[in-house]
Amino acid sequence: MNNIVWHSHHIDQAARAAQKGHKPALLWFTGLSGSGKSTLAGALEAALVARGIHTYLLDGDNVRHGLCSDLGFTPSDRQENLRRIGEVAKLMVDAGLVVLAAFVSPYRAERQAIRERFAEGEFIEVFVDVPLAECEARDPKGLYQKARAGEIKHFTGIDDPYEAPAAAEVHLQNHGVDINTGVEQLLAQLQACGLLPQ
Ligand SMILES: Nc1ncnc2c1ncn2[C@@H]1O[C@H](COP(=O)(O)OS(=O)(=O)O)[C@@H](OP(=O)(O)O)[C@H]1O
Ligand SMILES: Nc1ncnc2c1ncn2[C@@H]1O[C@H](COP(=O)(O)OP(=O)(O)O)[C@@H](O)[C@H]1O
Repeated sequence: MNNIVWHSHHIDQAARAAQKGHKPALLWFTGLSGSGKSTLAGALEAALVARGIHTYLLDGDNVRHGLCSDLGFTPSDRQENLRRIGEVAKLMVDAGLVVLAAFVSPYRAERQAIRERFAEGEFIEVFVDVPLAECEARDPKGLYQKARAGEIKHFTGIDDPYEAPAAAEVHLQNHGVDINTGVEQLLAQLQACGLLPQ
């Protein structure tokens, strides 16, 4: 980038985190449509807010109504979608927040690219692992049915791949269990990595 020089300001991420009284982080929920990313992220956010943590929840469906409303679901559109979200999340983490991001984010390379934008320990990948058949049975928005009928192209799990994380910080089996089980597992992980007091 020519003729553009980074300007370091006096108030930095550490100062903002000190003001908030906790570490910032990005909790990245990835999984098939219908796996429960939004439900889990929303329930965890409520639990964090109740503990005095400053949060923001970025959700796939919502972001695609505004910031990314020009993008579809081809591989290059998904790549751009996730690049933008990664940059927004980076600003929010810089602001001192615990950011929860719930996106299908099906490709390993894009998730890795976002991870690399963050300091060690700041990016926590949460794999919401639910078999495709179960997601398809839930189908709360009727999208799997449309994808099977050929009315939606590039649908993750049907005619577009989902590359499961190999080493996510948190691996949640979100089927056959109450949503609170996942929230408890996440809170325990956040305690273990020093984001929440023991
Ligand atoms: N082709 C295709 N593939 C997957 N998902 C689709 C598609 N078309 C629409 N939808 C709906 O859009 C939501 C996924 O958007 P994301 O921004 O999370 O996708 S991605 O990370 O860029 O892959 C996803 O939301 P969730 O069900 O909440 O995951 C779907 O409701
Ligand atoms: N542990 C669970 N067991 C059964 N159903 C669940 C569970 N978690 C979420 N759901 C349901 O699955 C559906 C999809 O959840 P949602 O959070 O919208 O998923 P995603 O954001 O991954 O698309 C919703 O109807 C939700 O109530």
